[in-house]
Amino acid sequence: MAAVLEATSLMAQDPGLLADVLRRMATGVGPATAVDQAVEGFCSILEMSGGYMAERVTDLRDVRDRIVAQVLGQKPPGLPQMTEPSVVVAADLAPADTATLDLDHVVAIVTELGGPTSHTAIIAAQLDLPCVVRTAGALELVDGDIIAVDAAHGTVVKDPDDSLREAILARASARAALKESSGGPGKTKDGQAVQLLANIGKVEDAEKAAKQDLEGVGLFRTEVLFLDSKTAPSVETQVKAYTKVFQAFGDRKVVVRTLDAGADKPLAFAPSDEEENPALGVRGLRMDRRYPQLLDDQLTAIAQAAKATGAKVWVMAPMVATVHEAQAFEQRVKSHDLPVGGIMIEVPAAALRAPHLIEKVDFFSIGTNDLTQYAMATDRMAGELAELLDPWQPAVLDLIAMAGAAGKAADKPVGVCGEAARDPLLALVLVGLGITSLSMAPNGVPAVRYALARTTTAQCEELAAAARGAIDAAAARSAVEALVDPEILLAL
Ligand SMILES: C=C(OP(=O)(O)O)C(=O)O
Ligand SMILES: [Mg+2]
Repeated sequence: MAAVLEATSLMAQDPGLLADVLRRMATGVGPATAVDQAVEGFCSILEMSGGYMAERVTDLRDVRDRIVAQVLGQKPPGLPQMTEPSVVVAADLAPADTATLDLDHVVAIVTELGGPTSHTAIIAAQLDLPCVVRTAGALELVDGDIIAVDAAHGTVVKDPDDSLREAILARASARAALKESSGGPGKTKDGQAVQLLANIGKVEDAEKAAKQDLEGVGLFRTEVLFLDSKTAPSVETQVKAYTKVFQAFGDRKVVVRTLDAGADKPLAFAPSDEEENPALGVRGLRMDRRYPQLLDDQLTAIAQAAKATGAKVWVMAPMVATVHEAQAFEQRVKSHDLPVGGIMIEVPAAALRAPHLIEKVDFFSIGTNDLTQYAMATDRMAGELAELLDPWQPAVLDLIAMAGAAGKAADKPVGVCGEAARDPLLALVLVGLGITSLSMAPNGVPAVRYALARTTTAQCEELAAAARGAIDAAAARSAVEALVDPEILLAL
């Protein structure tokens, strides 16, 4: 850590950079703009050099942000030290900031930007931290303000009165009671099994999730382990991390997703070019075109850890769009002696061609976060378009139905591992669309289990038909609310 910070501070003192800034200021450009322009000039040169040099661009931009903050008399970026229970309020948080939060003091997160499927929200759910994104006026809050953060309803209230405080505490204890009242494997009222699984990122998440009443891991986001790594993790480093995760889950299934780098999850060791539309660029499995060694090393490490622990390991690739990609990935998985290979369905093309793709792989796992962003042509970070970026959108449900039907016809499992799985009402719809497992932040499991236990498979199918028959996301949800067992609504 010290070495990284030292290298960063040397960048800030670079004489070439200083000379460039001074030259620009001499032409009348203001100091903050001069720093920004000079740093961007250096970044382009580094990016053209590629490899290690290109990886320094992120650090250099961090230096820029710090200098610009100083010049403008603003607070430097990054999270301040905390000494008492605090709510972190920010414009938005970088994944690395969220992943390194001081959990002894942070009790909730509020951001002005971002969306419900942005990584801030996902990692917060993973850490079991209440999080409300897209809060207008959040940045007007100041240190010392008392706020009530209600993540279930997405509200933030300054100076909550006694009745609101009591209502929040009462709901928290009602949910805790619900948690205690349900347990065991997920199943519908008529006994159809629906596996309830955890989404995990870091080893600590895995160890925490493994202690809970759930059936394994449906999504191990391996890139979260390496968000801070400047260089590609060695096979040895990876084996150590995977071994800990597999050991924690014993004989329960663990679905490992290969690195999903790029777009909203940049990794310094797998840089992409400056792309106009990174979400549509080289990300996920597409990185394999550029850095094939990364996937081979990762599969080697997963196979070694699986062998050492005897764990039930399934492997899947993110961002698959074509039959050819699915087939090539499956062959790579099998060539490493890993017995079960699958793909994520998060690109609409893959859902549309699901019957062809399922022939090549052992299972599907639907990533509703990306599937929604691509189906609705709405950036998952764009909170302003929240009503479009909603997995209840009937168009998204139609795509899920295609993947579910293809799995059913081929008698292969189809899970959902996007945030949609954590919404108890939507979970029922998903089961009605043929989904066989639901993977989510572990704290979501009890409510989903409770909803499933009160609904038959036939009812789930009826709910799915009603949702698909609606004209938009809000109507789909209302249609389901009108049909579902009212007890479920009380527990939400
Ligand atoms: C589960 C998904 O993957 P991620 O959120 O990590 O992109 C998804 O896209 O739904
Ligand atoms: Mg995704």
